[in-house]
Amino acid sequence: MGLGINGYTSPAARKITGGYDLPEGVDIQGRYDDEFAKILTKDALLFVAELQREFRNHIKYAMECRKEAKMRYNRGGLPGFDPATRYVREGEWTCAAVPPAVADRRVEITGPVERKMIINALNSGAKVFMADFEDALSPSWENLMRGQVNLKDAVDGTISFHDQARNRVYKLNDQTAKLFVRPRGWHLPEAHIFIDALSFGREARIWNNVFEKAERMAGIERGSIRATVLIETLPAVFQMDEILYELRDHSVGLNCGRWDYIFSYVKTFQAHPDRLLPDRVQVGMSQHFMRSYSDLLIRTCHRHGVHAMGGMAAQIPIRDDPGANEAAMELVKKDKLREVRAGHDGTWSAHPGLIPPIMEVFTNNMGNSPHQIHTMKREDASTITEEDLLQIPRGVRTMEGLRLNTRVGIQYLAAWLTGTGSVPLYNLMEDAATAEISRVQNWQWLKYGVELDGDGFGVKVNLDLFGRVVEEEMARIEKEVGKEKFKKGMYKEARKIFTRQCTTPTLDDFLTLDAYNHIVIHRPKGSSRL
Ligand SMILES: CC(=O)SCCNC(=O)CCNC(=O)[C@H](O)C(C)(C)COP(=O)(O)OP(=O)(O)OC[C@H]1O[C@@H](n2cnc3c(N)ncnc32)[C@H](O)[C@@H]1OP(=O)(O)O
Ligand SMILES: O=CC(=O)O
Ligand SMILES: [Mg+2]
Repeated sequence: MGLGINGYTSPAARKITGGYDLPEGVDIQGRYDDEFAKILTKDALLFVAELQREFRNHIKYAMECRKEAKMRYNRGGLPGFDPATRYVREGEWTCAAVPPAVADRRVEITGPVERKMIINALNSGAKVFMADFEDALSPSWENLMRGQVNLKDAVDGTISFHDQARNRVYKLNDQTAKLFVRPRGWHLPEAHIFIDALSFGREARIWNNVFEKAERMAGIERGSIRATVLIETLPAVFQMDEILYELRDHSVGLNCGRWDYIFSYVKTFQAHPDRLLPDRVQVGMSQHFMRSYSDLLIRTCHRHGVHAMGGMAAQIPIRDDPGANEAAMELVKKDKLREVRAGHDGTWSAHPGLIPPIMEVFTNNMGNSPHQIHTMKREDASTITEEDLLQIPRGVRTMEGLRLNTRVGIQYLAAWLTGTGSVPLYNLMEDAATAEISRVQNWQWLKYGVELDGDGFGVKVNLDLFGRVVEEEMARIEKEVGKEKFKKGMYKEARKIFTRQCTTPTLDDFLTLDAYNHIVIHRPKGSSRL
C-alpha cells in the first residue's frame, strides 16, 4: 500500500478532518463513510503510518532496483541465478514449521472481496479462501474500503448479505475455509490515503521486517503472521530460495502465479525480438519453461519444509452447454492432476463449482496426507538450468490470437473501469493478470511487426492492421453484449486506453497503473462527510 504520511505527532495532536479522525500528517482523500471510519480508526492509521515511515525508503529503493534490472534486460541481459547467494540456494536450512491450522491447503478458492462472494467462498468447501485485493479487484476507493469492511465482518463471524432481487440471505456456515488475504503489490500505489509508497530476495527481507514490526506493535507472537509468496515474475524464479530464506520464520510457501508469470516473460524480454510468444492460448503449463518453473518451485519449497502451491486453471463452469462444460471440467482436472503428480500440495480454484472435481483429484492422489512436503522431494528438479527456465515457448501466431487479445483486453478493461476486477469472458476467468498477457502480447507483436503465419494468412502486424482489428472487434463486442449495455458501459474508454497501451513505443509497466487514473475520485479538499 502507499500512504502519504509526513512526520509524526503525539496522540494528543491528532485531529478530526473531513469526518475521519486523523493522526497528524495523515490525509485521506477518499469519500467519508461511517463504515469506512470503523476501519480507518486513529489507532489503525497510526499503526500503518508507523510501518510506512519505517519502510518507505526501503520500498522506494526496492522499486529503483526493479527499474535497474529492467534496464539490464532491455540492454540484452538475461535474468539468472545470483552467484552471490549460492550459499543460500545450496545451504541446508528449513522454514518454521507449517502451522497445523493451515497444513491442509489442497484446494484454495480465490475471489474479489465482494460481500456475497466472500460468504460464498468461505462456505465453498475449500480449505482456504484467498480474498484478493490484487488481480481480481478494481481498486476504487469504494471497492477497497467495502472490501476491508466485509473482511472485518467475516473475521468477526457476523458477515451476512441480503440479495433483495432473489430474496435470499447469505450467512456463514458453521465450517468455513481459513481466510487468507492478498494485498496488492508495492508497485501499485494508493491514491486516496497519502503514503508514498532489488532483488526479490531483498524485497522479501523488507516484507519480513514489516511482519516483525507489525507483530511487535500488535503484541502478538513472532511468526504469527504467515505469508505465501506468489512467484509471478520471471526474475523471481531465480530467487525462490532467497525469498524463502528471508521469510523463513513467516513463510507458508510459494505459489505458481502462472498468468502474471507469462506476462512477466514478455515484459522482461520486451527488447528481445528473438523471444516472441505464440498465441496466448498456447502458452500453457506444458511449455518447457512453465513446467520447469513449477518443478523447481516444488523442489525449492519442499527442501525448505513449506507448501508448493499450484496455480489457477482459467476454465470456469459453463451453465448453458453441458458438452462444453464437461470439456472444461476435464481440462481443469487434467491441469490439477499434473500439479498433484508433480508434487504440488494444493492449488487454486476460481469458482465454487470447481472445488469438488479439484478436491477429488488432490484427494485421490494425496489420500489423507495434508500435503506432500516430505514425500515429493523432486530432487530430479535440481538439474533445472537457467536455459530451461528461459526456453522460448513453442507455437504459432494467428490473426485469431490478435483478435482475441483485443476483444478480451477491451472487455476486461471496460469491466475494470466500472468496478469489476474479474469477469467471465468466452467461458474463461479473466482478471488483471490474464488481461496483461493480451495487452503485452499485442504490444510485442506490433513492436516487432510479427508475421501471423499460424492460420495461413501470413500478414504482418502493423498499425493499420491493428486499427482495423480494433474497429472490427469493437463491432463484435457491441453485437455480443447488446447495444444498450455497450452504450452504457465504458467500452469506448477501454478501447482508448487499450489501444494506446498496445501501440506506445515504450511498454507501460502495468495496464492498471494508467487505468487507475480513471477510477480515482478525490473528495474536494476541506469537505466533510460528503
Ligand atoms: C491470475 C489470478 O490472480 S487468479 C486469482 C484472481 N482471480 C480470481 O480470483 C477470479 C475469481 N472468480 C470470479 O471472480 C468469478 O468466478 C468469475 C468472474 C470468473 C465468474 O463469475 P460469475 O460469472 O458470477 O460466476 P457464476 O455466475 O457461475 O457464479 C455462480 C455463483 O458462484 C459464486 N462465485 C463465483 N465465483 C466465485 C468465487 N471465486 N468466490 C466466491 N463465490 C463465487 C457467484 O457469486 C454465484 O453465487 P450465487 O449463486 O450465490 O449468486
Ligand atoms: O496471481 C496469479 C497469477 O497467476 O497471476
Ligand atoms: Mg497475479
